[in-house]
Amino acid sequence: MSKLFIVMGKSASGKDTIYKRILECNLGLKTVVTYTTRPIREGEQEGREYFFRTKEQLDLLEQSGKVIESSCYYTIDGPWYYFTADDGQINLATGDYLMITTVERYQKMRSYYGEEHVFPIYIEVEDGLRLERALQREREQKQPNYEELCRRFLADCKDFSEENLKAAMIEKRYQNIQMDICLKEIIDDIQRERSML
Ligand SMILES: Nc1ncnc2c1ncn2[C@@H]1O[C@H](COP(=O)(O)OP(=O)(O)OP(=O)(O)O)[C@@H](O)[C@H]1O
Repeated sequence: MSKLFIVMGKSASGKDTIYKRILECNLGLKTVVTYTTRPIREGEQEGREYFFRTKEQLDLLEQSGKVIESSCYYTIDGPWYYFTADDGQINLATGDYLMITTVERYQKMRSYYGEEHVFPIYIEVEDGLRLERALQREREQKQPNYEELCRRFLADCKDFSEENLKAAMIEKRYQNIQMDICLKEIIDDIQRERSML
């Protein structure tokens, strides 16, 4: 049975790093590029991290019924939309996929594709350590945006509340203290899930 493996976690929990490391394991998982209206960041590339679109382009896609799910974040720099489009990238008849998304969007994907096809990979890091990692990463940016870092850190408490995780039926947490240990646990679970009929 084909599956969508969905990586989730608070800001700076290590989602992106873990996602890349899973792909490096060459398990044959396909990737899905989602969309955003936020401005492109240093080092990002159109169609690699995201497809970067304007709000007007999102509206047009929505009008033509091409948006599977979307979410809006009210950032310091204005509203940023993140969405998945029905653009032919996901075909559960042809394989398994790896994606990164939020709990809210995970729930929408689960409703859209069916819970038996969607497997959560929820990454957790103790808040103090996570803030340290977030700050370190922000310092390395050309134009650090500490205000946005703080906004996201606080917003995470709400978005990833125990109540929301429970509602999304996310039970297992992968602790990202040491990357290699965390990664092994995830890979083992992906392989076990894929071996199930
Ligand atoms: N196990 C780890 N040990 C040390 N540093 C780590 C570990 N995992 C991730 N990091 C570092 O923490 C920072 C945040 O990781 P990453 O960018 O992957 O997080 P993210 O969850 O994708 O963040 P965001 O959602 O904010 O983009 C990065 O600088 C990364 O190198």
